[in-house]
Amino acid sequence: MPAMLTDVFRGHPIHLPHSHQPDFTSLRELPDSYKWTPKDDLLFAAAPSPPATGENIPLIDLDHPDAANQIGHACRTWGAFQIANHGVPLGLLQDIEFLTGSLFGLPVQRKLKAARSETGVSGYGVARIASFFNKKMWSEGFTITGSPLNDFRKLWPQLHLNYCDIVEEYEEQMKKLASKLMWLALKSLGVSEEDVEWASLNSDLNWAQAALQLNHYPVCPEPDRAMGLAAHTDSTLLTILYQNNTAGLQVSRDDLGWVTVPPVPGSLVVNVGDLFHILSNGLFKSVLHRARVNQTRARLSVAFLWGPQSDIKISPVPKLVSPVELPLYRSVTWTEYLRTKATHFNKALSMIRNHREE
Ligand SMILES: C=C1C[C@]23C[C@H]1CC[C@H]2[C@@]12CCC[C@@](C)(C(=O)O1)[C@H]2[C@@H]3C(=O)O
Ligand SMILES: O=C(O)CCC(=O)C(=O)O
Ligand SMILES: [Fe+2]
Repeated sequence: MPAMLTDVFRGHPIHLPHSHQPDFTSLRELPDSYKWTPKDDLLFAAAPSPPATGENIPLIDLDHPDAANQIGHACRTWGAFQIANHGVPLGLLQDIEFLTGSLFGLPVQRKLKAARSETGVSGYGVARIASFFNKKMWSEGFTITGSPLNDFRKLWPQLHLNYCDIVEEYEEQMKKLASKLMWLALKSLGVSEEDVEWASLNSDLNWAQAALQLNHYPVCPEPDRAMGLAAHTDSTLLTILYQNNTAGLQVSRDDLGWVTVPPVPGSLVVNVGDLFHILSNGLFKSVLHRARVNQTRARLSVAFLWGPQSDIKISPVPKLVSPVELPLYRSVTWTEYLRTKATHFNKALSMIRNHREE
């Protein structure tokens, strides 16, 4: 039995004060522990947003004959794009948004019955990366790995089976979409299925696994001083993100700073994660992103964090490595990478980088 996502943090417990989560709705003023300054996050003020140029991540129509090249280009320049005509039924997007809203709308005491344990991955709580910052983030999350049945039973004693069906259907659709997107991107680099055998399209996707992260960013009394989710890259191959009709997601580009990704109803945002950056030998950028909050509308998002089975070694595709140079990265499994990230956060990538001998 390969190690599963559920077990990755067993040796990396974090002590996050879930039970001190405020009842956001009752706060009229932003407590000091939520006031971020550039000292708390070097990236906090890194940018004019929105940028003067109006440039943004592309919206790509998956039915367009040139979609593969457009995706490849977006992965190289931004590490992110939005997609339309993705084939995921609109009703299912509405269902998962409703489920997410209903979960975070439960009384705090009920949500805490499904609190994430210190060594676990699944359950209710603040984002794992919170342990790297002095200030608190203005958000709450719920992570699902494997079956949500046990947690959902505690949250919704009556309706849990319906909600489990929605999650299962959503993950099924996301799995298919994610591998389709990965192959469109790889094919734009001239990489074919023989080059990455473990990810072959015929192998019924059993080589993949995923986590689903539900996020809630409540209305905030002082949004300019608060941070919804601090800047990070995802430790995935790809992340597919659904956001409700409220802006907040920002992606960073070295030359433009923070750019707000506008919600486009019915579309999905795709992020390149660190593992895809490694696989592409650095050609695809894993996008630095964060979530801001606002004073008038609660924001919901659903991230499908997708990667390989835990025992698969990920290394740069040989075809993309110059014959006279080392691959940019050593090989790692997803589990190894998540553990490196749990200890070293944004330095994880540089820790597995091969340095050229000079
Ligand atoms: C499979 C994953 C990917 C995780 C860890 C684990 C389960 C939860 C994911 C997130 C979701 C929220 C942002 C993030 C940065 C976090 O704190 O938890 C993600 C992290 C990562 O991409 O590194
Ligand atoms: O809420 C968002 O838009 C971003 C969420 C995110 O980055 C994550 O869950 O990894
Ligand atoms: Fe993310």
